[in-house]
Amino acid sequence: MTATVLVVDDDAAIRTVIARALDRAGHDVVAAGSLAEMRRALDRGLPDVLVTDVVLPDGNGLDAVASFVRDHPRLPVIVLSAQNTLTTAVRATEVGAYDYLPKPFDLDALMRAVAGALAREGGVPVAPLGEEDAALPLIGRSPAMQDVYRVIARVVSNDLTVLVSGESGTGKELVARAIHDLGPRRHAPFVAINMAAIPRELIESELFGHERGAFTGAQARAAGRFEQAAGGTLFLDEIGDMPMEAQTRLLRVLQSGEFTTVGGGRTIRADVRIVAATNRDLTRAVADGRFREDLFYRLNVVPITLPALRERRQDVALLARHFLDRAAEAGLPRKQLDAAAVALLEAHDWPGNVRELENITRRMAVLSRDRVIGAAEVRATLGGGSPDEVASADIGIEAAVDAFVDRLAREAPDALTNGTLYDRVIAEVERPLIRRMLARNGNNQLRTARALGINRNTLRKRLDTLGIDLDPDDEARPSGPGDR
Ligand SMILES: Nc1ncnc2c1ncn2[C@@H]1O[C@H](COP(=O)(O)OP(=O)(O)OP(=O)(O)O)[C@@H](O)[C@H]1O
Repeated sequence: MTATVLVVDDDAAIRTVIARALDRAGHDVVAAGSLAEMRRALDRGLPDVLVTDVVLPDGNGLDAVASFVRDHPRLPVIVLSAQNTLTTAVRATEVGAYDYLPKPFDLDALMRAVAGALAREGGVPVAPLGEEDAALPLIGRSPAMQDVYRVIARVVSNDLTVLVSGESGTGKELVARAIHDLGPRRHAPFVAINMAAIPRELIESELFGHERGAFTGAQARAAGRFEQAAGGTLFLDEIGDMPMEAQTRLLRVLQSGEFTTVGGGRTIRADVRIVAATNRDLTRAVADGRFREDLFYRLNVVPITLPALRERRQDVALLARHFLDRAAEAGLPRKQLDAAAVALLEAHDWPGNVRELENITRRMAVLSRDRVIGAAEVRATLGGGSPDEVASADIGIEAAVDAFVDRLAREAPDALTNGTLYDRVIAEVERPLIRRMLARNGNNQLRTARALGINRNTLRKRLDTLGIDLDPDDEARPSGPGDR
């Protein structure tokens, strides 16, 4: 079908490239280089599709799109933008754009978007404009992150259940928070619960709450996370670690939309948006019978897979600078990275992903004596181990434990009185430590145990108790003479 497409971009080369491709596809093209030209073109006649850039010489294309979509809700708009941030993706969706393509864009993708826009039926519902430009929670402009932003933008204004997967430290919780903060539930609580950090026998009462006397030690009724998150978002972290019985119960709640408190029979409507996260391959857990298939499908309505940092090395410099800025805002001396330092950071494999980069950067902000951090400092910090560095790591752990206890006090005040605190804090520290050392030692248990200074059986027991799964393929891999 021949259509008229209005293309708005101040870059003449881009206009020409798009016009040629549209022409080849048999469409008529009207081109405009500014908002004023766009308005004049619209006055002459409405196109079938509008393709527009965001930053134009005489104003913001998105604002123009917002009023255009209000007046012509059935006309599809495709937004192109070089400001490849989550905010732009979300705002493009909010103003009612049919699609959003980050620049540099793939011409085929644009042609597919135009074809899709022409083929669709009915108009796009126009969502209200956000009252303020949200802060940028997620840093990264790589294509892999752009894909993530596009999915986030599509889910912020509805209640679909989202399953975020990705290695530890890739930003799964940050994605969950962004979905909450950018959507209509943002004025209600965001409540997180980490399945791996809670003793198995307490998970159901933590989730659904309990009545007085429901079990030994339950001296008063307590609201569970579902109740605390009412009207808001419930983030179920490390969902793969959820025990089977709790999985069955959660599934029932998701199906019926209500839950019952432990030991009480009080039934409460579950008014929460669920975002779950996992750093394991849940399909494998399903195949192994460790995770309910029906629950998996209930949670995996919208999957978001976060790339490992090593799969988006082009974001490393951006992230490192962001963390240095944050350190400076927190009162540490302002530091910069020289080119060799950036190159080394980009070449590193980042088994701990963005969290590791954040810690390394903060450590360098504290330790480096010069204003400009060079390759030698990066090498020393990545290698780790000098007494200075160990001392600074101690400060980090102290702050982390403080933050963890503060969070518990806010989110699960019971935990400070019900005798579980010691186990929770130790698990919180032990789990990342063991995971980190396993990753460093190629999942070899003997080497990991040696590195940790514990015996192998103790390590096995801890893996079991903490619910840390070893990839069986990795375990089977021979890892050097004398290691096994
Ligand atoms: N894209 C990003 N931009 C800025 N900061 C990020 C990004 N991704 C992660 N971070 C930071 O890295 C740290 C780890 O992120 P987060 O806790 O969300 O990871 P996670 O995937 O949930 O980890 P885990 O699986 O271990 O719980 C946080 O301090 C977070 O702010």
